[in-house]
Amino acid sequence: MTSPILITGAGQRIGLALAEHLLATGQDIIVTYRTRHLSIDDLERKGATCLYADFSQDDAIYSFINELKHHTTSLKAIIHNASSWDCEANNPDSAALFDNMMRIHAKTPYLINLQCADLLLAYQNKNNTPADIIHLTDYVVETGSPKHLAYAASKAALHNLTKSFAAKYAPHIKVNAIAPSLIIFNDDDDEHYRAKTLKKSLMGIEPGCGEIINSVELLLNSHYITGRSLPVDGGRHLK
Ligand SMILES: NC(=O)C1=CN([C@@H]2O[C@H](COP(=O)(O)OP(=O)(O)OC[C@H]3O[C@@H](n4cnc5c(N)ncnc54)[C@H](OP(=O)(O)O)[C@@H]3O)[C@@H](O)[C@H]2O)C=CC1
Ligand SMILES: Nc1nc2c(c(=O)[nH]1)N=C([C@H](O)[C@@H](O)CO)CN2
Repeated sequence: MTSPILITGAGQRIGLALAEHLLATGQDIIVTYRTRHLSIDDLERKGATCLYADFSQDDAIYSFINELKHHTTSLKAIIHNASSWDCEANNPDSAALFDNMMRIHAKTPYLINLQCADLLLAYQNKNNTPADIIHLTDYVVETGSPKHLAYAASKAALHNLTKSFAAKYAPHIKVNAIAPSLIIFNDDDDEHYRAKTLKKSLMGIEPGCGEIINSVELLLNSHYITGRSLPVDGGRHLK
């Protein structure tokens, strides 16, 4: 196996699209899943290494890291995609929501980046080219969100970690973020919400996962971009 790319939360939607794209290019991948969607069986058939990981407890994060190191001695890249778009309206226990948002969006990438730097450096040393860390953040890092306060704050923490890890790991590892606005709706998004959301950007479309795939490829193919956040938001900042 050449040095794989790790994608967290790849059982569905953007993470799954990234996994399928990278496999199709011949890239070895390791993915994490929490729910065993049928997609995981398909990824395994296509040669992916699929590891169960529920990052809702600190111990589980460390257990995953330990399990990962039994499967590879190097990593070309880590893509932190796993995420929970949870909100205050659905969580009367605000303290638990805040902790959960911070754990999945900031603590999990923080611990994996610290504990797996050796795997990324092994790739760089073997190939004489920098490895990559890519954080999936969110447009709301810049604006906040009155309906997803803890979610937005945790993504802002991940945005800040992008800059810290870029400075800590250069020049052997590049660290960047992708900050999307609407990429794909959820199945339970109603017509009113969809129409309202489409109006929030200049482009006014649901672009689909290909926009994130293109952004990941741009960052993986760069030897110079680091410590930056790639906005993928249809011009929402100008509405
Ligand atoms: N979709 C969009 O339009 C936008 C997406 N983004 C960001 O892009 C990334 C991908 O988005 P999207 O594909 O919609 O993400 P999803 O909401 O589909 O979540 C991705 C995966 O994260 C997993 N996950 C959630 N909580 C945990 C946990 N505690 N431990 C382990 N895995 C967990 C889920 O597992 P399970 O399958 O078990 O639920 C899911 O498969 C995310 O970081 C998101 O915040 C940002 C802006 C817009
Ligand atoms: N983990 C997730 N994060 C986000 C999602 C999602 O489905 N899962 N969706 C959004 C919205 O598309 C938002 O960008 C536009 O309303 C944000 N984050």
